Amino acid sequence: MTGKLTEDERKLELSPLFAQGWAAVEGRDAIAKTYEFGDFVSAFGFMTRAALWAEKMNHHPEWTNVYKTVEVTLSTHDADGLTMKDVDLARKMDTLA
Ligand SMILES: C[C@H](O)[C@H](O)[C@H]1CNC2=NC(N)=NC(=O)C2=N1
Repeated sequence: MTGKLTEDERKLELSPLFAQGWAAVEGRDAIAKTYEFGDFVSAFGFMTRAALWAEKMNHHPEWTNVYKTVEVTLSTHDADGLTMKDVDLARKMDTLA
């Protein structure tokens, strides 16, 4: 299993994600982003594509959907914090959105 991100990795890997709308979650080693789509079908289409990638990557988001909004939180439960798996999934989700 991949380990938690080091301080160097956090600077290198998380900064670009923070510039893309991801943010650190308060009180927890996790990152979160809110995606807004044009309508429900677009939002759910994104979730469908992301779900198939998540399964392929064996790394799964915590997320909620309300109409055209999708709120995503990423953290590695097995490591109790952020790992490269979260970085990889965040990047992938941004390409799919
Ligand atoms: C058994 C299975 O490989 C693990 O439970 C995987 C599945 N998906 C996962 N997803 C996330 N976000 N964190 C994990 O630790 C995790 N572990």
